[in-house]
Parts: sequence; structure tokens; C-alpha cells
Amino acid sequence: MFRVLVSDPISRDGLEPLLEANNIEIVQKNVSEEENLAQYDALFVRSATKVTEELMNQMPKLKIVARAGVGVDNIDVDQATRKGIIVINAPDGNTISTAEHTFAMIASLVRHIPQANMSVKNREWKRSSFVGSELHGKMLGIVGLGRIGTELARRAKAFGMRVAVFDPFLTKERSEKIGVEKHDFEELLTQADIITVHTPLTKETKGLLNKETISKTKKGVYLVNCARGGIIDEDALCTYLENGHVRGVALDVFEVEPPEHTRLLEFEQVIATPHLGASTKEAQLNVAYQVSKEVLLFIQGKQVTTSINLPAMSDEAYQKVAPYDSLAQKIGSFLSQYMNQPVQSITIEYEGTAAEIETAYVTKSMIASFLKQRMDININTVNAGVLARERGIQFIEKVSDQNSGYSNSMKVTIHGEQTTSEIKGTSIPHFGERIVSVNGFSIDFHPSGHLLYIQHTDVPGVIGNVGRILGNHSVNIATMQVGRKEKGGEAIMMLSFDRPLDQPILSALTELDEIVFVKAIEL
Ligand SMILES: NC(=O)C1=CN([C@@H]2O[C@H](COP(=O)(O)OP(=O)(O)OC[C@H]3O[C@@H](n4cnc5c(N)ncnc54)[C@H](O)[C@@H]3O)[C@@H](O)[C@H]2O)C=CC1
Ligand SMILES: O=C(O)CCC(=O)C(=O)O
Repeated sequence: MFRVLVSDPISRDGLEPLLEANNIEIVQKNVSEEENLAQYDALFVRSATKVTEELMNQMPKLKIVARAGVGVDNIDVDQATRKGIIVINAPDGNTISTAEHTFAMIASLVRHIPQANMSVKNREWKRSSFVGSELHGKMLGIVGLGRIGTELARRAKAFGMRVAVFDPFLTKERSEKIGVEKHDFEELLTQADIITVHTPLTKETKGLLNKETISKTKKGVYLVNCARGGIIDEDALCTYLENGHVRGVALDVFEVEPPEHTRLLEFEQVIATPHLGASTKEAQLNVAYQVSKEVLLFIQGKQVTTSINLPAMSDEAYQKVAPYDSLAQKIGSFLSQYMNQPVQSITIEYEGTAAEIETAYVTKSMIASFLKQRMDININTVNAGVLARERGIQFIEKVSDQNSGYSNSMKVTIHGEQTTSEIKGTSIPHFGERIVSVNGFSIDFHPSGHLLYIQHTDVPGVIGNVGRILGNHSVNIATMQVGRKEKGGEAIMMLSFDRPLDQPILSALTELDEIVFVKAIEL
């Protein structure tokens, strides 16, 4: 049974993909009211539930956190990544709703609609107090031209506004295509009549509009924040509302929610909504449906496509990656068992068609498989890179333009504290994966099952002696491959069996004079 805890109010209709599937239990209850958090495999949240390290520690089975919305600033993504928990969101399900809400806020702001509404309800009729401004011909400054910023720009243009944009990642081509003016931040500050922010809250965007930057804006500017509280500094807003530099402010989001900055809310020129950008039936259905479908993919062992902490990959792309993923896992596990020593670096080199796939995913998969042999915690492609780095293991990915005769190959080299080892493998369509070289010895075997690696001197009788010892212990050899670099030098044997070998057999083999090294490997 896969158990899902839905902590914030999420559209029940949007959960349909999960409700219709078998063996999935869905509980709709806030985390603060659930006594047995440890039983859940998945957690669904909007922005209210804070997914902290402490909460994740109480949920040892948690595999996936689904944010039914865009911003993941209420989720400790770094800690989730360390713990191997996938974080997904619904990147575009609420775009239109939030753009429409922002536009409604802008229109309300310049025409004083909320204030006029209150006044009429108080039985007043003060027409001259609420003279507004037209949007037509004004310049809207958009900070952050992502999904929401783009939809907002379209609506502003339809109202005859000029649209200036600052976004460090915006290309000239894209701004021309959308029909907006690309500016630097200073230009936008000094020229815009209305400035609205649509970035995530990050180290760079926290306090982007502050005492200093707001002082550069036009006198009488309107400021809007329907993205995240803190992008516009609330103290700075109070200062400039008080001295009249800022004419009006529209806020859907606050540094603390519900807002604690009571002084800010007391200004007549501030209009506010309680984080309603995505609060439409349509958006809530979209985001819940989007994350439910993703969680279902995860349960079915397929690729999720909207993960924050995994390389994004469609199921179609994964089908191309799958054979190499399997090979990488086998090599990672083999080398980890074979090299029983601390490791400094891992290099993975892709050649031929293997170099054309999503190599970052396969590299992480190989590292996860390597670390799994050594660590007793949940390791997967989400946290493999972080855990390797934390343990001082450097990993390097290379694409080789050499042609070693295979249509594809993957070579993994591991520098340990005492020795360096290297394995090369290839994936043959309809035939499976083969290891074609171990530490420079050419060989050819299928990396699976109960294996035995033997390094020995290339002298007559070794194979017979190995066969005799195994026979004396009633061990049947399933397959056997040999490889050597030169006549009479060192050589290797790779054997496979129907059952694992126990220690007395390995000890008996090690005692043979011509045997240098013996290692049982389970794949
Ligand atoms: N009020 C509400 O209910 C909602 C609020 N949001 C907020 O809106 C934000 C934007 O959402 P989307 O447009 O979907 O995200 P997005 O990821 O499509 O767009 C964000 C844009 O910000 C730009 N950006 C990043 N750093 C920047 C910087 N330092 N200066 C200028 N631009 C920068 C990026 O290049 C990107 O184009 C979300 O991060 C979320 O916090 C989203 C949905 C609902
Ligand atoms: O869940 C909500 O209503 C908040 C939406 C939001 O802020 C987001 O998607 O980033």
C-alpha cells in the first residue's frame, strides 16, 4: 500500500489519477493533526505546510513531496535531496490564474476600486476622492519574464500598455517575440509607472526592491507583488508610502503569512489579498491533477517530469537511457564491491551512442549504485551527487570522441586511496549489457548474478586447480571467461554460479600459489 498524506486544501477532483489507482490510500489531514506521520510515502502540500527537516525526520518512509503549485520555498529542498526524497511541483497549472489576479490587482490599484467599494458600503459618495489613472499608454515594468510574467505582459499589451522587462535570463530574441522592451534593472526602475515582480524568492531576489532601489523609481510609482513576500522589502514600502514617493501598493504575498506588518496594512494606498493568486477552481484542479499524475508515474516506477531535484526527463527520453542506466548500476555496484577501500574520485566516460543520452542521470545512477554498497541509508539519483561530495568523492563525467570499436560504451575509473580500478561495458540491443574490460584485461561477460573475479598468473593448470576446488565443494560453474594482457603475465577469470560462494571456498582458492586476488561479487 502506498500512503499519501494531503496536508493542505487540494482539489479532490484533481486527485482523480490517484483515487482511481489500486493500492493507494489518500488521507486529507494537516500534518499537525496526524499522529502517525511515519506511515506515509508521499506528502502533498500547497504553500501553508512547511516541509522542514524536522518534519521529514518524522516521515522516514517519505519518498516524494508534491507541491500543488509553483513556489517551493516552503520546502527544504536541500534536505529533501540529502534524504533522497523527490520534490515535484506543478509548474504551469496556475499560471493563468496568477497572471489574471495580478492584472486585477493592477487595475484595482490605479482605479482605487477596493477603497471606493469600502466607501460606498459605508454609505459615502466621494467621487472626487477616487480619481484614477488610465493603464493605456503607461509603462508596466515586469521583473521576471517567466510563465506568469509572460502571460501578464500579453494582457498589459492588450490594454495598450508599454511593457518593459528585466530578467537576467531573457534573450533579445524572446523579448522581441513577445513584444516587450528588454531593459536592465536600473532602466526599468527609472522608467516604469507600475512595477510588478514575478521571480521566485531567492538569495538574489530577496529585498530586490528595497530602500535604495525604490528611491530610483519614478515619483508616484505603483508597486505590485503577487509572487513571494520579501521580494519587495516591507519596511522600505512603509517609508516610501509615508513620504508619498510610492503612490500605491498591491500585495498578494507577505514576508510572513498571514501578514504581521500591521503598519503596512494601515496605509489607505495599500490593497491586499490573502495569497489568492492561484485560488481559482481551474488552477486548483490543474495543479492537483498535474502532481497526482506525476506521483502515479513515480509509483509505477516511471520517470517524473516536473522534479525540482532530479534531472528532468520524459518517459520517452528514459526509454533511451534505460539500457545504459542498467549497465551503469551494474558497473557501480561491481566496482564498489571489488574496491574495498576509501575512494577519492570516480570518472565516467561515455562513448558512441551512450554519449548521446541524458548522461547526468546515468552518472548519478552509477554513483548511487556505488554508494549503496557502502552506506545504510536511502540512496538514489536524487541524493547520490550530494552524498558523494559530502564524502569527499569527486565525480567527473566525460564524453569521449574516440572509437574503440563498440557502438556504445561506458568506462568507469575509480581512484581509491590505495589502487585505481577501471571497468568498461557496453549495451547490446536485444542482448543486454556486457563487461568488455576489467582493469585493462579484455574479457566478455554478462554482469549479473553470483560472480567470482580471480586475478592470477598465466601458467598452465590454474583453471584446472580452480575447477577442482570448486568441484570439491560441490559448486557448479555456470559460465567462465578468461582474459590476459600477455602470455605468462597476469590474467583474470570471471566465473558465474547458481548460488553465492561461501567464505571457506574463497579461502581455499586464495591459498593456490598462482592466485593473486579473489573477490566474490553479487549483482
Ligand atoms: N501568488 C500566488 O498565488 C502565486 C505566486 N507564484 C510565484 O510566482 C513566481 C513566478 O512564477 P512563474 O512565472 O511560474 O516562474 P518562472 O520560473 O516561469 O519564472 C520566474 C522568472 O524569474 C526570472 N528570474 C530569476 N531570478 C531573477 C532575478 N534575480 N531578477 C529578475 N528575474 C529573475 C527567471 O529568469 C524566470 O524567467 C513563483 O516563483 C512563485 O513564487 C506562483 C504561482 C502562484
Ligand atoms: O497554493 C497556493 O494557493 C499558492 C500558490 C503559489 O504561491 C505558488 O504556486 O507558488
